Amino acid sequence: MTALKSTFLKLNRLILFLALSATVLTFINSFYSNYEVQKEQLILQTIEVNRAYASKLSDTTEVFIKSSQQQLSYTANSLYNSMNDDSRLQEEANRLKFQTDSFNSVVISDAFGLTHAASPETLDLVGRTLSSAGSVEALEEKKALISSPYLSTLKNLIVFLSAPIFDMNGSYLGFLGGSIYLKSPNILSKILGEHYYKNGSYIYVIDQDKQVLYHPEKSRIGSFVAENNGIDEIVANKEGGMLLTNSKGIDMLAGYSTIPSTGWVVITQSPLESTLVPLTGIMEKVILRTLPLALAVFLFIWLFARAISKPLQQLADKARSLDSPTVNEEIEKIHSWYVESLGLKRAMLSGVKLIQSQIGDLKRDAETDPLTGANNRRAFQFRLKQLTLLEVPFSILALDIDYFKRINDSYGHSMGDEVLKQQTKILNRYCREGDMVARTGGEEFVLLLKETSIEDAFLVAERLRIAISEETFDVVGNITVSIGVSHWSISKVISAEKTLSLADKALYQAKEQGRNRCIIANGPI
Ligand SMILES: Nc1nc2c(ncn2[C@@H]2O[C@H](COP(=O)(O)OP(=O)(O)OP(=O)(O)O)[C@@H](O)[C@H]2O)c(=O)[nH]1
Repeated sequence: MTALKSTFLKLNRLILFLALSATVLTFINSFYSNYEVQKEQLILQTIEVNRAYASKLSDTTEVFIKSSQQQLSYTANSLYNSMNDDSRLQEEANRLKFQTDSFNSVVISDAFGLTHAASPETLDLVGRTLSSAGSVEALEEKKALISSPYLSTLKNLIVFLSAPIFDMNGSYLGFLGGSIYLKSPNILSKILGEHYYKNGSYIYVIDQDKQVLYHPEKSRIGSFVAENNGIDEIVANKEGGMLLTNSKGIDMLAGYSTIPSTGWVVITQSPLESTLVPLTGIMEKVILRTLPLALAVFLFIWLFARAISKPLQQLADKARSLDSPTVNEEIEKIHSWYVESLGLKRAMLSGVKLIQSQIGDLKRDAETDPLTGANNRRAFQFRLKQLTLLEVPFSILALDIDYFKRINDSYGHSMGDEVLKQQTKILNRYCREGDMVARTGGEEFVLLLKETSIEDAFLVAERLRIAISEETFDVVGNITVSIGVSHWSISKVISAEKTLSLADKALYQAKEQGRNRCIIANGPI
């Protein structure tokens, strides 16, 4: 019983554990999926925003470069007949420098690289032959150029835009050049610096050699980008976005776009960490919205699981009291609402019926004489004990067929059996409710008469003796019986066993006195 109870408790806990773990797992799973989806959305969104930003800035820079080149070309075309007029050249250089704000400095050199005009004039380049990379390239190529970054004659890191000057016959006269000083405030920093925004995001520009042309950290300008796992892909593609780790080892969400005329790449990037900051708030909202549903689901699973276990528990309880006479009805009452428990209930009911009928058969077999169907000695003694314990008075008729041996001898043993059976039927006719007929020996029977006085018992014995003597038995004909009568009540000091032996004694006397008679036992009856 204890073992079953503890098993049931374990089952109950198991159900609770199952309900709880199913809910928690579902909750975690949904939270995790939600987190991952939101994170991916935020990342993709940020990369796209950065890409669009980089594209916009690259367009703006492209427009600026194109217009700067046009200004240089236009002015260069107007200088074909002024190459000997240094003051005119100086005027044009100043105009370009100060009107347009496109360049940090402007120079006009002849076909030999000798500088005729330079603005601002403080540069002190007039009269000097330029030998910087941009000047040399302009003299050699004799066409409109945008140089790679290089160190100028005055040791500035510059990008040099130039336009050739030709005379009417197409002879090369020199070039007009504008420099952008990468490390000083310049038009690039004006365009890009305006868009520098907070939360760790920043913009920078590199050329195809991965040299930094613009960066919010001035010290980085002119350096080459290394240890940046995405930079090769960025340089190779024209436009796009990606997650990369920058040179400081920080994960960045980058959008990039290439400026068509220069091949420079504008990169806008935001730290992954700051991008994901809003995720905490989002996930808090997700938890708050999901939690009530998760609790409801938990409650539902728990109650449902309890409802599943209830009929099992009740059936198990009944299985422990199968000997109860009302167990069948109790099992019938159990609400087995699903197929498996119904099957179990039906199996238990048929099992109980089978056990009960087998118990009934065994009980009958244990208490019945198989030949006559009368009770046997064991049942009779049990009944005696019952009545004495309950203090119910009774009388005993001990009955024996006279000369039964002769019947057997004359008609055979089986005919003797038939006589015993027929006689049992007669005895049963004298039984009332609570009385008992029992076969206590070969041809010895007893009749127990409940709440019957010795006088009444004697009258019954006489009537019985006469009835048997008047009965015609098959083949055998008439027989007689001798009967000894005794009585027990609580007022007597004798036991039930003694009462039986007194009846036997009286029977013996009846035999001795010639048989076919009834005798009341002597003694304290
Ligand atoms: N047919 C049959 N005979 C039985 C059975 N049990 C006992 N007997 C016989 O009953 C007979 C009893 O004989 P006895 O005890 O000598 O007594 P009796 O012949 O009846 O003579 P009295 O009792 O003295 O009148 C025996 O022959 C037993 O074999 C039984 O179950 N069936």
